[in-house]
Amino acid sequence: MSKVFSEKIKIALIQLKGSSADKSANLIKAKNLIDNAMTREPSTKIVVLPECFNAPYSVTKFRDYAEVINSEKKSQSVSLLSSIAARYKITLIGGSIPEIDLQTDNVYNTAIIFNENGDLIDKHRKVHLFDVDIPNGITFKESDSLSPGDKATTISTPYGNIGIGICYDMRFPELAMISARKYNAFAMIYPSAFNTVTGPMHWHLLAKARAVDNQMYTILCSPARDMESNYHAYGHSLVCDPKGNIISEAGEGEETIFAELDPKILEEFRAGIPLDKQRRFDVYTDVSK
Ligand SMILES: NC(=O)CCC(=O)C(=O)O
Repeated sequence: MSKVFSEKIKIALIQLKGSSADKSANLIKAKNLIDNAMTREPSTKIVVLPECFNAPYSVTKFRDYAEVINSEKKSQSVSLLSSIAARYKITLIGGSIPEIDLQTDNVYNTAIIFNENGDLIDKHRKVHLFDVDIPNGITFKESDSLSPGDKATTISTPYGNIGIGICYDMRFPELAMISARKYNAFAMIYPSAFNTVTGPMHWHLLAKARAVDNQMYTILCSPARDMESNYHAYGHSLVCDPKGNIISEAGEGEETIFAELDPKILEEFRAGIPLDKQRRFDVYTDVSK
């Protein structure tokens, strides 16, 4: 079983308005906002960017912006985020970016994750594609241009394990359960981009549900709302503690929020309500197996 952190750790969520057509400008904006965050709170250990932070969130655009992601030959985005992570010695959950696999020609919505040396330690390809059709609400079909990932992702950090999902992935409790139960993750981080239709309905509810189900921190990082873009992100990036309390939340505009993750809360709550010892695998299947 992996260790869980022993001291409070500070996390920063960068809610940036970055979905312009100019990828370089989006990347520079992300860099400047991380620089600002690290100047304001230099003890920050984990920084999170939103879903599709370097490109417009649009099924007709993903392929145009897609980069090859690997640690040997660094793409524009990987290169920049790697240098930021190394400079500040942080774990950087570099939001998600469109990725192309040149062997299959498939395009993915992929989260890229760096350690404090700037190494690309893992990537998570969005497993559940956002295909919805809500009458008088929103129609969106990521599968028109994206392929789904095929694995659950849990990363190892100096503070313990963290599960990673992307946005719509949070509606499927299994990924969080696998990270929490199989890998003892203390947090689930979802770079996200809910919208003004589904955000008010389910954003807070889903954060609380994943946190309480698994007795872990749930962290959602959204882009800022931009009413001039085609997709109106909900905003409201937040950190939910294992008890289901929202301990930090942004508004709708461009904003960086901070929170402290406290190991005591995790331990006390898991000890007080010992779900871990009370599961009934004689009645249902253990998803962590
Ligand atoms: N980018 C997304 O996956 C959006 C998910 C969403 O809005 C939802 O309601 O789920």
